[in-house]
Amino acid sequence: MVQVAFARRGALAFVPTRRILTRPFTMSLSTAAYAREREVATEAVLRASKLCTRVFQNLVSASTIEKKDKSPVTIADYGAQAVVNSILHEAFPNDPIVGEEDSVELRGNAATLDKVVELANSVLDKSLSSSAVLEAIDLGTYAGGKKGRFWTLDPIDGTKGFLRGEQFAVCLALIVDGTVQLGVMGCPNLPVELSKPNGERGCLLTAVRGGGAYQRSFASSSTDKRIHVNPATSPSETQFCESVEAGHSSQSDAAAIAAHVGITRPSVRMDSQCKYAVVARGDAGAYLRLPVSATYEEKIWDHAGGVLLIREAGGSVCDARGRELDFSQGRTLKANKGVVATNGVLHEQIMRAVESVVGAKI
Ligand SMILES: Nc1ncnc2c1ncn2[C@@H]1O[C@H](COP(=O)(O)O)[C@@H](OP(=O)(O)O)[C@H]1O
Ligand SMILES: [Mg+2]
Ligand SMILES: [Mg+2]
Ligand SMILES: [Mg+2]
Repeated sequence: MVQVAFARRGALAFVPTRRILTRPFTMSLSTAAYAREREVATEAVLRASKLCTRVFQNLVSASTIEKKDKSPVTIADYGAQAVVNSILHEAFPNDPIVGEEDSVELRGNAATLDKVVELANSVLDKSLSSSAVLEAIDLGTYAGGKKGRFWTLDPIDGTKGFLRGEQFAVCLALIVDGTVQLGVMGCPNLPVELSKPNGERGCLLTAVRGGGAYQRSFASSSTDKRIHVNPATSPSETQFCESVEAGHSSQSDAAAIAAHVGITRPSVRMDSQCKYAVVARGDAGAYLRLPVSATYEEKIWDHAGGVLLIREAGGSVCDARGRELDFSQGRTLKANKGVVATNGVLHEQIMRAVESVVGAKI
């Protein structure tokens, strides 16, 4: 910190006033503030991403079991949660974790548990016992809330996309006193450039509050590149992205909103928080998540990292009523309905259309 502050003071003496407010100064300060967290989270997300890819290649058809809420959960969801929680717990033993999965169903299924243990150990530098894996998974039962610091983890966001061999993401974020400070997302199937679907795949996206948003490819020699939202000033220059699953977001309302603002290109349909990534790096102008059910509460692990990515890439995010997303309400975003994430420039225009299409029903 001393070095950063000194470098900043030194730089200030030589730059014209207009440049004092440019981003690199804030970037180095904030990045330094969460440097260790970022390093550990990156390591955890990359190891969990490797585990997921391994599962898909070898085991996916044989190993899906059904949770009580009927959503598919695979050995990869459990394995990834065990790996990330175990790495986080070793580095930050006092930090609680809000994770999507728990071990309840796994405890009654010895054959599946054996596979999860073997998988977790295949990407860790240590060998966890079955009970240590169950304990690691259950480190994710924290309730969240307004005060203090905690992590939130979605070991596989977009499990349905994962099972289809499409997009999914390992999503980890750090929340301090209700504010998202760090987001790290591993997207093993996401093309590094969306315009080159047959090119290199596997992206790591990182954002630190006040420090910008970055992407690098999974290739070990890759370095972080700063990403920015699309500069489009007219909706017709861009397109929306939305969930593949019509049960997770209203595709008919999104089509009506697109027509309202004059978007003619079809929406990009993609599973998981990869949607936040493609808006943050400028591939789409906005991500719409429009409530289908009156009672569904969005989960904090489905949004925390993605929201920070959008803001740090220069975009704007709110819920479908125009409210700030509130990550201090516990495990869900119970004070919010839906999500609208845009490139910022188009935010007001898109929100006016959202209000006119869904305002009366949410
Ligand atoms: N009725 C509903 N409305 C909105 N989101 C829902 C939903 N039912 C499940 N989800 C969430 O949608 C997430 C996937 O989002 P998307 O459709 O954008 O890929 C799921 O995450 P998991 O796949 O981690 O369970 C799950 O938390
Ligand atoms: Mg799930
Ligand atoms: Mg999810
Ligand atoms: Mg999940």
